Amino acid sequence: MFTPSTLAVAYRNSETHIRDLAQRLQLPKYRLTSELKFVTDYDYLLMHQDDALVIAKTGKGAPKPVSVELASGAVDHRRKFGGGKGQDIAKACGLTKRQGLTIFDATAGLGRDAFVLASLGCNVTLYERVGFVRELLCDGVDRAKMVVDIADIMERISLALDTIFEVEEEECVDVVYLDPMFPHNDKSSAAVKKEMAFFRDLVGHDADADSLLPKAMLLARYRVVVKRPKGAPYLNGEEPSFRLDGKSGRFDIYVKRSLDHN
Ligand SMILES: C[S@@+](CC[C@H](N)C(=O)[O-])C[C@H]1O[C@@H](n2cnc3c(N)ncnc32)[C@H](O)[C@@H]1O
Repeated sequence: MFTPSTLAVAYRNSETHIRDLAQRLQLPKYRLTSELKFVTDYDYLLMHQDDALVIAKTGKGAPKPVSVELASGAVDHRRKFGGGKGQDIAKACGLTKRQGLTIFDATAGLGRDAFVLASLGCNVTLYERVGFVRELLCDGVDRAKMVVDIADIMERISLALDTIFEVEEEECVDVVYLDPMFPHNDKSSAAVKKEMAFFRDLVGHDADADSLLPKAMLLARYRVVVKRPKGAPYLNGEEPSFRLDGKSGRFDIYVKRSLDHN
């Protein structure tokens, strides 16, 4: 679970918005200019770098800071060359069967999966419960909205303030997508990218992930899609209607109703 004692907010004197962020998230704060010496009391800092909100690990040999980048890097590369609706995530959500699906991404994280789905024509609402991750997401979404190239995609993305547990059954959507954190074994942890280590350190694993499935089943009109690492047990111990197995992970699909129905 999230351990705020290892995270602080760093800001320069003029960066009042970051200072406000510290207050909002109830995190300790430091002015980088005069109090740099205290920075290493914390494992991670939330700070501004090149106009982006980033999370940075402190100390020697720390990996590159992480931010939400939807208009460049790996996410952009995947949009252009990732295989479109041929990707397993698209097949799992049923994008080959129906256009313009509405989707709740109930475990949004850094928004990469949500962006793939929106770039393939879905209208996606993002839910993220950890405050600092939601702030990174909000910052990344705001910056991506300024990029003309992907303006149409960004119009299909919205960020909620709560979690799906606050959503009423009447507000259902076509598909609910779940990708909770799973405790990796040593073998698979080698594959976890260095820069994503903060997720493991700070967010931990989502021990209550099982409870997402029954709620998602109430909110989905057609299906619930669960992304799982290879070898992980079924969420909530429930066998899916079918699964799509990939190299490093799989999608479990819980069908409620055929996508051919209205
Ligand atoms: C593995 S990450 C998701 C990565 C994401 N699919 C992506 O493409 O970037 C899981 C995220 O789900 C969030 N999460 C877990 N349970 C949640 C819940 N009940 N409500 C909202 N967010 C949740 C965690 O805080 C974490 O950020």
